[in-house]
Amino acid sequence: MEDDEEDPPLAVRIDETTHEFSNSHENDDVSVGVTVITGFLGAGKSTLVNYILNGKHGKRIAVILNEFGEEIGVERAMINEGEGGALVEEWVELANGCICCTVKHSLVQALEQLVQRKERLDHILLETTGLANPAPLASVLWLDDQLESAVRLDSIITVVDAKNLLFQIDKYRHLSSYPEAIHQIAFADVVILNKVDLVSPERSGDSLDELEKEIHEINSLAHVIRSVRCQVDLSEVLNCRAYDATHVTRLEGLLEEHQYKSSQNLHDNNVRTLSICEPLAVNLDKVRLWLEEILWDKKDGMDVYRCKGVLSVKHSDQLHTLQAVREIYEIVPARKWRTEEKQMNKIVFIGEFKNCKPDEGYFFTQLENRDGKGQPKRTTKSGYWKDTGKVEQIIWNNSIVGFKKILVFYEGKPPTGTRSRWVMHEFRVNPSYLSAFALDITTQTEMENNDFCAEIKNWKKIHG
Ligand SMILES: Nc1nc2c(ncn2[C@@H]2O[C@H](COP(=O)(O)OP(=O)(O)OP(=O)(O)O)[C@@H](O)[C@H]2O)c(=O)[nH]1
Repeated sequence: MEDDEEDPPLAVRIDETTHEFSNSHENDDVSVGVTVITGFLGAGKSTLVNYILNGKHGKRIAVILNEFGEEIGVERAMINEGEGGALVEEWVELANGCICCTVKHSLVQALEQLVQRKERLDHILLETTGLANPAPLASVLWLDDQLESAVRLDSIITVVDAKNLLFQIDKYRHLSSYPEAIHQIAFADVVILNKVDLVSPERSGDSLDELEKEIHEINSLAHVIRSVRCQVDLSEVLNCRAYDATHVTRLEGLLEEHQYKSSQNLHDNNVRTLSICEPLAVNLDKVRLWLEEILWDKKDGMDVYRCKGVLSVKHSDQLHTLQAVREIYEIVPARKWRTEEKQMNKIVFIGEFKNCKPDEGYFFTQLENRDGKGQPKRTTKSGYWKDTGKVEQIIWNNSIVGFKKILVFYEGKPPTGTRSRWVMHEFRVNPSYLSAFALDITTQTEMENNDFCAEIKNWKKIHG
């Protein structure tokens, strides 16, 4: 928190009869949802907490401020007492150490105690420090046996500062390790693109679109919400059920949207999203082996942070959902496939894929030959190729396998060259798709999916 004025107010009246949003699962679920709020220093995490506490939601919400660091052993918890009640401060005792590593179990116990002490606690917000990597929290809160009945991880919300995001992202390119700002986006279920009032008004449309694109390059599954002072629709940030394998509709919606948000740029060595979208049913045991090689053994330099998917499983009429955070994964039958539905496997991975870089180049210029923005330079001795700005998607088998651009040749030096009559169609493989194939080529004997493998081979003949 920046100063005391930013602290949540000590007395908040909540009108129990006012429900601006509702969730159909609330009645049949006794566990208390935990929303982890992350974001870089000063992005607006406390502003969001304040906004939620003051919202008309009729919920009793506990806030845990996680000032974790080596020297901190206690957590400050604030509980909004509900109708007519005050906001009560409590201390949640944690052993010394960083929550990411040594005090995980203390956190679990502290949360359980909190839930048991307070009857009818509806939700918990866990605000982390700006330097925290949410991965260990996600793993511990999601599938901890002790927690199963008491609390559940609802979602990870990352607040980013629209003014500084590009600077923070640009810094990490070409590095082999990433700042926490990148991890926070990679693990987010919802990204609040905050402080949009500070982006220059003349260019705000373009710039904000560009920022959203950058966020989706890292994590195309994240739902991005633009905001000023974190004033967002509360139904988009509370009760998201992002880790609930049985909450299929939301997951399917995300995967559907993802098809149209595939990463188009392939930066060196970065955190990004890869997807697989294939129609033929898979053998569940073999998918498990394949996943374990990727998630546990980090096969071929793949380091998966987060994974979501739906599977069409052989000899089963059930749509299966897949969720993974780091090495923990879960595949469950969620519901029956509907007769009118096309059965598909859709899996999205977010993480680092170091060895999945396609061998890609352009006419007259190597991919390494980039300009300041990471785009390939298309200059030649006598002039340069300039793209006309229109990018067409190349769709094959329901997936975006590539992109087509029209380039025009200009004689002379940019930007004052003279337009010639030469035109070139530039075809690029979608790196996300290519890498997905790279993942599957390694497992083609495992997947027992002959047509799919044949397609990979055909595809390789064309592009390999
Ligand atoms: N202009 C502008 N300022 C904002 C916005 N949101 C938050 N702020 C201000 O940004 C500053 C930081 O906000 P906080 O909510 O304290 O950020 P934080 O992420 O909790 O900060 P740390 O706890 O230090 O990491 C405060 O002065 C806020 O008033 C916004 O949308 N626009």
